[in-house]
Amino acid sequence: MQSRRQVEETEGREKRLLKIMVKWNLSQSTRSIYLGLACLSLTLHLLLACFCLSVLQTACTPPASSTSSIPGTDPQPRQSSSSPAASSSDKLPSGPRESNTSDPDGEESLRAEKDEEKKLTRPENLKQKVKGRSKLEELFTHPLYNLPRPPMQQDDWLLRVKSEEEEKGGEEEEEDFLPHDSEWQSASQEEGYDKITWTSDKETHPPWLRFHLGISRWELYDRKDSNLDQLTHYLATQPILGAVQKTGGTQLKLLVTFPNYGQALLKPMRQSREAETDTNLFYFSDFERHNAEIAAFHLDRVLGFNRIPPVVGRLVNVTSEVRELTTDRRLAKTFFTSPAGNVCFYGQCEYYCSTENPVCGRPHALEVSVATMLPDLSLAPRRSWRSPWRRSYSRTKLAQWETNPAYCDKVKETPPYNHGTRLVDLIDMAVLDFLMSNMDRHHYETFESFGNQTFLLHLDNGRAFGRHSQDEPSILAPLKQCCRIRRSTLLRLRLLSLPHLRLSEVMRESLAADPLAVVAPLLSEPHLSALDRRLAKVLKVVEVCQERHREVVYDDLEEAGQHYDSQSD
Ligand SMILES: Nc1ncnc2c1ncn2[C@@H]1O[C@H](COP(=O)(O)OP(=O)(O)OP(=O)(O)O)[C@@H](O)[C@H]1O
Ligand SMILES: [Mn+2]
Repeated sequence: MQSRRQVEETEGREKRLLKIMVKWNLSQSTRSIYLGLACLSLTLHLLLACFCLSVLQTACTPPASSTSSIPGTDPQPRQSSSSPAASSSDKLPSGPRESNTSDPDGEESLRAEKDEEKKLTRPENLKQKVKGRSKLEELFTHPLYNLPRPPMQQDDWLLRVKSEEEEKGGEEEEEDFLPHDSEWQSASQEEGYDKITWTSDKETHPPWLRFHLGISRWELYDRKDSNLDQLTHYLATQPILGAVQKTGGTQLKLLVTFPNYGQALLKPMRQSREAETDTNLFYFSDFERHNAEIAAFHLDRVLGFNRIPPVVGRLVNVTSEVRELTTDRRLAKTFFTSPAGNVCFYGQCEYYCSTENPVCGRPHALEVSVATMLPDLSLAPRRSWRSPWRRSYSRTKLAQWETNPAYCDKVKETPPYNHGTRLVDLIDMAVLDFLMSNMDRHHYETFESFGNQTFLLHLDNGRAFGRHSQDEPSILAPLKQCCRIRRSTLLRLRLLSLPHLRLSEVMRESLAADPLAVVAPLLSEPHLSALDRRLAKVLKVVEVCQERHREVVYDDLEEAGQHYDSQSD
């Protein structure tokens, strides 16, 4: 304001000066001197006016930060407040340019920003960040996640490559042998597919094949195997060459094929991550969630089970990666463009395969979960087991276990639950399901060649993580009714309940590695905190069991030659 008045005053003075000069009608010589002086004064005043105006303008420029606070005008993608990037910029001085009237070049504010940056990158702060990032690593380096396995025998591997001698020896064909090298050379090359050049050398195998060859009697994969990272990267990035509907089950899912003949199971996103399952829906009518499949894989790994085939998130183009290349006519004819201009399809299946429940791209991009396929059933047959704690899948009937508190006594006497680890395996699965609130575990599968001495596959987790505001105690029925738990499981659960590790935190960190985490966190915060709440409930159930019964803990660690303090009993 002050500067504007100055400019006005200057202009006025100039006009007055000119008027006076004309009135006086001075002689020629003195007139030219006065004229010269007037010009000089005019120039000086104009210069002064320009300077004042420029200062005034700078002082009125709004600080850059305030433009980004206008919704919809922020040129940068918004970061969640918990992300390190957002929190570090939050800490930068918020209005450095406000002091610009006394710091016209902004030097002071620049210096302040640099100081702040230095503060943020001080070794102790960096350490904190690294420490925050490494909770998962810290967990996985714990001895409970590195238990020794008994030495592997030949029949502890699901598959193996036949050696040349074995082939020459003319032994009888066994189902669990993969054909010898020569049979892996493809005679003709299908369009788009790679030429196969695999040999018995592991290095030549694609990640999906290495995964198949790594399946053992005790676990689906070795967490420490570097192939795991390669496999998830492979699933997330390989071009899709084929896409058909996968049969089996009740909801829409696709089987896709990659150039080197790897295959994966795709489940589409059908609802937002925030949507909670309608409380009036029965569990068997609930939508499947792609993020539940992804999060279940991470949870199973964090619990140290390694019984879920690796799953990764991905954005697919429903037009170029499904519609245009599918050979499945039943699928192709369900494609349409929605009134909003998005490309949608619904496929053919028992549940939600109708125009009213389409799966839609935006307009082409669709979030999906991509799960590694297990070896073909002709190579590695699986057995499907009905869970003793299966729900009735009827709106009116209750299952036996729901009405008979002594139900487990009967189960414990029935093969295969009367022998070996099958019962504690089932209880491990109940713990996993309770943590992620999965009520849909009607069956489970095992690899036939391992007989009853093997782990349980935790397939189909699409109905998990439906509700975070409620827990479902009935999922824990096997633990509550049998009062039995593996010692290694119990100790790992206790480890994950420690304040400096915390299940929710390691899960947040683990899920942040998924490619879809850049779109939105795979599990919302309420779902993450539900994990901690439910974990405390599991531990409470064990505590109550231990007050009432002896032999609650099944000591698998002693078998493995591990000796822990008796704090677990
Ligand atoms: N990663 C996998 N590799 C090979 N086969 C799989 C894999 N995941 C699932 N399957 C097989 O496909 C079948 C159907 O998959 P899934 O159970 O996920 O479908 P669904 O529609 O959710 O089934 P439901 O309606 O019974 O819950 C499973 O029973 C299983 O045998
Ligand atoms: Mn399912």
